[in-house]
Amino acid sequence: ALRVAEVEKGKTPEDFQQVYNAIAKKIIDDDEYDNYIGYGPVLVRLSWHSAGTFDKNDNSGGSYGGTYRFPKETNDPSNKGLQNAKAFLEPIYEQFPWISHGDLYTLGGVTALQEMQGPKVPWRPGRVDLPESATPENGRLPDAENGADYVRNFFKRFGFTDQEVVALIGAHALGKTHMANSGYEGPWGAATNTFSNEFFVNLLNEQWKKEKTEAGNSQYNSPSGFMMMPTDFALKEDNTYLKYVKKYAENQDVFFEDFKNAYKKLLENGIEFPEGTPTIVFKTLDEQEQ
Ligand code: HEM
Ligand SMILES: O=C1CCNc2c1cnc1ccccc21
Repeated sequence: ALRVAEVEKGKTPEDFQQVYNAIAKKIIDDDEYDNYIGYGPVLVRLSWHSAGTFDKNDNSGGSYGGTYRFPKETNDPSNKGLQNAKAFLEPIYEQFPWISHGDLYTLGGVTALQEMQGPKVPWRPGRVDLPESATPENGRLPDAENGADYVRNFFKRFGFTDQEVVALIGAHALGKTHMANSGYEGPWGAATNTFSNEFFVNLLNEQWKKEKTEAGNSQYNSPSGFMMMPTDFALKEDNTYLKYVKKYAENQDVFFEDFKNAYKKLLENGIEFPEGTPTIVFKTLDEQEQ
């Protein structure tokens, strides 16, 4: 079904900047989360998972209807750990009850990314809450125990190119894996709450050893404490993906530009934004007086 954006009644870009600021300030206040990594990475992951159910073949799923708020989707095993991001956003929703859940989940990711020194991602409002009946079935999100062919095929459902896929997975510069959530663990050490091209630099420069986790998954570990999941590692095993991995490891500006475009496409996939829908480039807290 077609998803047409309808901006929340009477709301202006300034209203959405106020939501951005509330989320950004809460990220600063709740800095102890996940051993002081903070909520930034898990908010980015929530925005991706809210959009990652999209299927271009029937235009189902995706960020528009905000169906992550319903138990069936919240409890999808692929979404384990995202309850923390959901709980983080609940008081924001109470403060701004006029916002749709689809707009809230995507805005949470854009705010987190920009406050972690990532690129400015132009964002458009107007996602409209759909009823529980519109919640997609579980199992639409990717499984990390796979190689390059799986990754390429998986992202066909979104209409993404190889370049867009590599750029998007570069979000794994942020945060970490947690054994209780996904059966992977690490990386250890340095808090990864600043957006950069380090995922690609690590992938190319570290020495990797394939090991089994206690959950029976495979992961690649490096002596300096980094890790890669099989779908991460696949990006250097596939010649086409490897071309982009090298490009992004060599030039962070090019990575930021490509990530911004691919992330915007992910968050807006399947939505028709009518003429006159505002495109908002949010100011970071640093860029505002406060
Ligand atoms: C092949 C595609 C992908 C797979 C299989 C995958 C899988 C995973 C898994 C298993 C985790 C660990 C979750 C946990 O244990 O807490 C994770 C974390 C994460 N993913 Fe992905 N992911 C993929 C693509 C993406 C994309 C496209 C984005 C965003 C644009 C993204 C953003 C993140 C972030 C920010 C984290 C860290 C979360 C945290 O620190 O709590 N991932 N991913
Ligand atoms: O190399 C890194 C940097 C820190 N975070 C991650 C890396 C590699 N793979 C990941 C996979 C999921 C979440 C975080 C990471």
